[in-house]
Amino acid sequence: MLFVRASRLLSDATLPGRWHLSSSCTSHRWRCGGGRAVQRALFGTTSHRCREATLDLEEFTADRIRNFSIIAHIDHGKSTLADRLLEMTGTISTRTANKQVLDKLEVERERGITVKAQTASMIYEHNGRRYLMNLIDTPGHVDFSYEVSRSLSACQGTLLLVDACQGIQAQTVANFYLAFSQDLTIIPIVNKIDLPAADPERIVQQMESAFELGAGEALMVSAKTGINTEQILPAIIERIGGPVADRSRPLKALLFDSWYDKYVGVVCLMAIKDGQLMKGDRIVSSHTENKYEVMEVGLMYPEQVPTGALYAGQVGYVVCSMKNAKEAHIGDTFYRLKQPVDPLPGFEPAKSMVFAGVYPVDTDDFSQLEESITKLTLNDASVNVQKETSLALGQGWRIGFLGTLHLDVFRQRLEQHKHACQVDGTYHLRARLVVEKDGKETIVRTPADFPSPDTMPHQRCTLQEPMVLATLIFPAEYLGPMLELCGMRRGEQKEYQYLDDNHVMVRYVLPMAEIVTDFYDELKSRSSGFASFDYEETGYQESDLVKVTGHMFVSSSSEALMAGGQMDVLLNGKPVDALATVLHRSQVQAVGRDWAKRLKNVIQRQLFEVAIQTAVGSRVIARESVPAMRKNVTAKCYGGDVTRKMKLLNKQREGKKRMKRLGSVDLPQEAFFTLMNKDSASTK
Ligand SMILES: Nc1nc2c(ncn2[C@@H]2O[C@H](COP(=O)(O)OP(=O)(O)OP(=O)(O)O)[C@@H](O)[C@H]2O)c(=O)[nH]1
Repeated sequence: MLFVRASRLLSDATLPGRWHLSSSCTSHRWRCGGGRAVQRALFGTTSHRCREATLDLEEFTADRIRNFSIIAHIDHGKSTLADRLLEMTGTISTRTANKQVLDKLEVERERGITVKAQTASMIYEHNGRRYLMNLIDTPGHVDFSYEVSRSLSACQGTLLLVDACQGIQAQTVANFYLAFSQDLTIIPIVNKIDLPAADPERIVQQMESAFELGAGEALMVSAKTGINTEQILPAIIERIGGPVADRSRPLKALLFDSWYDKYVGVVCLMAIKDGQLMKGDRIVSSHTENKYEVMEVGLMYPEQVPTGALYAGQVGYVVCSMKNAKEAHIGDTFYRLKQPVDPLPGFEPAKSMVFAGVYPVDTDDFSQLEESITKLTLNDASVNVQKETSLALGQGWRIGFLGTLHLDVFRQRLEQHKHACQVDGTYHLRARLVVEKDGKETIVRTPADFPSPDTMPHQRCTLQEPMVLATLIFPAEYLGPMLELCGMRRGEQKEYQYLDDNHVMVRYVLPMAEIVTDFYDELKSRSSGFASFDYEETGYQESDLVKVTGHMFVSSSSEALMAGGQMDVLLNGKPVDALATVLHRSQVQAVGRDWAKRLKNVIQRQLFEVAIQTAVGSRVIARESVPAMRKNVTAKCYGGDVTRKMKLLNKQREGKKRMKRLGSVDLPQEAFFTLMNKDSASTK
């Protein structure tokens, strides 16, 4: 118990990133000594300092190594199966109270999703030979498919896990294609066969029709109760081959993941393709040509255990003299000093698809918030940060994310740092502006980057938006509502297939802007929760995008216009540059009307009438008005003298006219955030 509590303490203390002492330390307490482990957990020293805990990996030649991953739809039991395999090989204890060893980030445990891929190694004996089994975990959510493909590149095979009740889901299909395109051996596994509603035969039939897998290939297991799980490791050894690797050749190591450890600096996960990597070696990055000294190498077992050396075919962590996480380029090849090799094909860097503004609520918090953002991004190279100054909101950052869940997770992690910050809900999708004349491309990250309508025709440029290939799987009775939804969201059908008698799979090309907001909620409500959905990016397509802006006028009457009555929406006296969005032309009317209504609700009544307009260029698309506050100026005027009353009313009228000319409407910052965050449906 003490141990679990201690490791929790540490997990809180070492955020962000991976914490090094999970409760699983109990498993190799025999190696480090229980007392020492508790001490480390309490006082924050990390496992790499546990020098006596070493393993010798020399005996594991390529034919005795298996690098594999588990891919599955969310909640199909990937983490439970990973824990079971670690338990079966004695890597973690069966008594370990806080399971899900691989889900190490606090948000992952809280939300039950995997964000960052993790790795854990096991040693397993089969037919009298010891094998080194490296399990490379993959995240479960669509936003992190970049992590999935990266992790798969270090594997030779994968376990494709499907829930025996739910059957194949969209994410199963998307992950299958990722694994298939990388030529991995796929072992189909039907999980949760212990549940009363399980129907494994139907699931096997689905797998056969969707993936053309052979009838006898699937294993039927229950990761939770352990039924048939003893068949899995032998199947991995027999069906998935060892890596192609040659120990006698010069070192060639692929960096496929990295994170920042506050004690040792950058920790890299590397797959050794050829040669061997020893403590004390001098290595060079092919990408930057920087030289490093290897301070420590080891195995994730399941946390860091030094081994002194890693050999061809193995996967392990490397601590070298790398101080800055930005130096660790995922997909980089490392070689030994003076023994250069041809670099392995790298990975495309992750592209931010959703941009959001982050501002401190209190400007005094700026530097603290900056520090936290820097810390969080050290462990998440896919986040893209740029400083930004908004006239209305002050200094802040424009941060690019892989998707909206990624944004949400980042926001939650910032909150765990106890920061009062505001993430403005007006996230914008990466649109692309291509100027035809010289083929130059500009990324439109905020509405401010959007070309003005006057310059567009002269420059002869096109606007493009990002597209996705979406996979939807649902019971056949929901076919109508599903096709209708995809049609409404500007989708183009690419594939249509029955998986079994009752389940349909459709694939659509859709604009990403249509799916990142409420598509998923709409899909779930139209299918009573039965539809599943996943997508992958498919590049850009030309699109009729326009910029919508919000304005306020003192009134729309000719009188006000004559008085030069146009005003911008002001936030604390400054124009609201952020009150604009980029949309497809077909949505402009609905969104413009919704915006005007919501603006009306947050603007306080003034002494003069305020007209709110949303416009595309100079064309007004919606209008609302906030009536003027009335003050009875004649209240104090008793008696029946009409001329006196008229005089007072005329004076008031004159005063209001002047105010219209000079007046400004202030919107408090909080109201602005409420306005923007209340409903993201219109802010794509
Ligand atoms: N009855 C039963 N429940 C299971 C089995 N395997 C997993 N579960 C349960 O299914 C739920 C989801 O399991 P996880 O292992 O967290 O699923 P996951 O695929 O790792 O989820 P993500 O990390 O979000 O992708 C948990 O409540 C598990 O206890 C099984 O074999 N039988």
